[in-house]
Amino acid sequence: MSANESFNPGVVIVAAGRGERASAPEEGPKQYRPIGGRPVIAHTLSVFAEWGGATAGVVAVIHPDDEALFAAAVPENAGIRIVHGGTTRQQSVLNGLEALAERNPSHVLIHDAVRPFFDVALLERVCDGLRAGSDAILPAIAVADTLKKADTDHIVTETVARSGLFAAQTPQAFAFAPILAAHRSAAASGHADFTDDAGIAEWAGIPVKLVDGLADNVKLTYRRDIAMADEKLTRPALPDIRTGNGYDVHKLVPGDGVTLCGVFMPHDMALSGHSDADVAFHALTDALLATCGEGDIGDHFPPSDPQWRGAASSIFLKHAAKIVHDKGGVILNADVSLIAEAPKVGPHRLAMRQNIADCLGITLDRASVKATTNETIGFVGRREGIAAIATASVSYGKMT
Ligand SMILES: Nc1ccn([C@@H]2O[C@H](COP(=O)(O)OP(=O)(O)OP(=O)(O)O)[C@@H](O)[C@H]2O)c(=O)n1
Ligand SMILES: C[C@](O)(CO)[C@H](O)COP(=O)(O)O
Repeated sequence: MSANESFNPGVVIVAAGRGERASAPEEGPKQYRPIGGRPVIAHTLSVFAEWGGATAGVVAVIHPDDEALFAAAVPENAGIRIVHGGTTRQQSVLNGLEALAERNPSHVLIHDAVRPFFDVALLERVCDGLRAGSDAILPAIAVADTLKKADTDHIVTETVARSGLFAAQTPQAFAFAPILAAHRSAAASGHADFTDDAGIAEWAGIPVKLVDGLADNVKLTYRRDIAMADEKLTRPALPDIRTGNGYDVHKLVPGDGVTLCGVFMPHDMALSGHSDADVAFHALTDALLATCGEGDIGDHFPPSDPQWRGAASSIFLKHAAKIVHDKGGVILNADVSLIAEAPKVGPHRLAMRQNIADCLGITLDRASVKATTNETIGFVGRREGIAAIATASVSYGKMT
């Protein structure tokens, strides 16, 4: 495409098939069967409507028997041109291209009505390929299964190397004049068995460039595909609630007090280590980071960095909360267990909970602090250190 040529794409949606492989003829052609409460084709057209990039218009190619079905499926028909299809997909596409030609498009996107699970990003991706100068763009997915060839008795004759093999999807996108010419030549020369338009482009010598397809962009071919599509759209989305935990220990050394959950408590010892050595806030920082796979406190605030020496650990906790919020998380609650022989936590517990609530932006009833001794056993019991265990729960909306 030259710099001064304007990009004026049209869309052809082929919907004239009979869906023989989807069986259940009494349920009607698959493109009009409901998934998630709406006909398949209504989903497909709504993605193009959301995109709004078909400046040369949209042509829907339908079967002559389906006019009432189409009108019922797309009652708000926003300027979609309807033409009748042929007995093969190839013929239906050609009919659509001939109809679109009147709108003088620079390019065309050709899409199966029965692929409702694509998105605007895919449409933009194929258009970017056209704008970059390709005359034919094919969205495709690298084949992931091991491929076998078998004879008519279903005896495997060969394992086919899958490297370099891709499954073709739609929308396939083309410079308009070359694909129309290729389609016309294929029809005129009796080549009527192309199953996609990229195949016709290849046959006509037009280089076809691949772009990434979408794993979800499946063609609804069989009855089970339609059932699965319906299930996917109707099942309630699960809430995405995640729990993280954290654990920290710091050593007790001679001193005049310890800071736990941001509260300084006079004591005959002090905690040593990273920052102000507030084990509780360190453990809780790790718990929050764990809910979104963001590593641990040391990844964000390396102990070797001198700027953190003696720093208030509320800095780390607030930073973890910001990471969670930036990722769309809503902190549901935070819970800290302190394991220490002394000092007594009880008198400071409310202030500690309030500090947690303030750092995380949650209400006091969602911030909990508990304490226990270690019954004089182990390193905590020998007053060599203080440990903390923390748990945080965060809602990240709905599972996708
Ligand atoms: N004569 C045809 C055949 C197919 N298509 C359209 O091409 C797309 C992909 O085809 P396919 O899944 O094969 O649909 P059907 O031909 O309807 O299915 P089957 O082959 O099982 O009969 C569908 O949106 C279908 O409606 C078309 O417009 N005209
Ligand atoms: C165009 C297509 O959807 C690309 O995968 C496919 O080739 C249509 O083939 P069908 O078997 O005729 O449905």
